[in-house]
Amino acid sequence: MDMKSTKSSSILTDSPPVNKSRLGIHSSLLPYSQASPTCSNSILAISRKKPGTFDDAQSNGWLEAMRSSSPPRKKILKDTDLEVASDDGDIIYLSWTIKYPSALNSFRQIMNCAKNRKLVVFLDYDGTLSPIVDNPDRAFMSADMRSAVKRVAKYFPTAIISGRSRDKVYELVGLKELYYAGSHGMDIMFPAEVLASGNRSNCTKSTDRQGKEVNLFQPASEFLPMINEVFRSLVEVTKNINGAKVENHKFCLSVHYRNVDENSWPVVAQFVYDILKDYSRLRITHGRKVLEVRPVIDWDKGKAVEFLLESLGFSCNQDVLPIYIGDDRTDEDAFKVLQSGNRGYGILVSAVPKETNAFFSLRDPSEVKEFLESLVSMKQQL
Ligand SMILES: O=P(O)(O)OC[C@H]1O[C@H](O[C@H]2O[C@H](CO)[C@@H](O)[C@H](O)[C@H]2O)[C@H](O)[C@@H](O)[C@@H]1O
Repeated sequence: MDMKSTKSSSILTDSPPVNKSRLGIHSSLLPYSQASPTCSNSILAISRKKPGTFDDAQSNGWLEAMRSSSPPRKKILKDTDLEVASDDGDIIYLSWTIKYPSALNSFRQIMNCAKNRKLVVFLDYDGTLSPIVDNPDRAFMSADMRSAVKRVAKYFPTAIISGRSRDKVYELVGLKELYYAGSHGMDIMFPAEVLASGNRSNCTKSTDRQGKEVNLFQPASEFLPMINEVFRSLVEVTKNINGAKVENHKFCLSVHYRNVDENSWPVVAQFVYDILKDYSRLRITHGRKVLEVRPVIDWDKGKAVEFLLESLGFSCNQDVLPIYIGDDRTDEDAFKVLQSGNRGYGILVSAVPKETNAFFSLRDPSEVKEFLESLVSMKQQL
């Protein structure tokens, strides 16, 4: 595989923002309001017309996206141009929940919709099961959260879909009763016996840590050498930037700038830009104070949700209610899948108002835990 390409490439983006009316959704799935959210799935254009100059990263909107990622409590709201102080922020948050009601307050409604349907639960990891912390290696979930997830998995098929490598997220979650998809869904493992559709010729057989036979779906495996090469380059160029950290998540990479002085963010952006301009088959997406380097393939967390539903035998819309809980821009792909097929509920975890394709909201991981516990209690009462 030709790892580098200096050919002028078209602009590389994720799927375009959507402006999809909620009115098309089956009424049984609608929350109280029927607003029309737009998706701010952020996407970076990677131009390669000229060698890197300091302006490249800036002109492609990287810096703006970096500054707006994971906003602090006090923030400028784009739509209103208002600076929001804490109290005002609470009011604005509450009005936002009219459009995206709390999944806790809407629990009964969700359960009504779940009647006679098989609930399938999808969970993101960082910011959803674990709080966001400065050091990605210390993003642990609480023992209570682990036990809530374990109990959920006892009653409902449950999968974790993370931007981290599958091994890393498994280590952090540590529950063998779940299905795991790492690298933003580009690395899916599930037991051999549950391959329902029988048409997954693109899966390979492997064994898990317990020695059980499993299926592996890794649609970006040809990118491994390229990802490793770029990882080494990124580690090298960022080594003198205080606070910068590069993670190798097997089929994707993360360049963290949370702990980098904001004045040096342009430097981080430019270094990443300069390396990536030689790799037309890689693209950048924005996470929470992180630049994510990913292969240009038609695969994301939304596709991973569809893949798992089908592979586990749950693709029949009427009988199944998938719920996806996530906090990040990459989770929007999963929300879109559930929204566009009238299939289920996306729940955005956010303490600040955001544009989203989710139906419901939860404020933070502690509310996620409460929601998961409610699912279990509801099941136990049946
Ligand atoms: O899909 P996810 O499971 O949500 O993974 C997305 C990224 O999560 C991690 O970074 C984020 O959480 C860190 C720990 O709280 C935080 O320090 C960082 O700023 C966040 O971006 C992970 O380290 C990344 O590799 C994932 O891409």
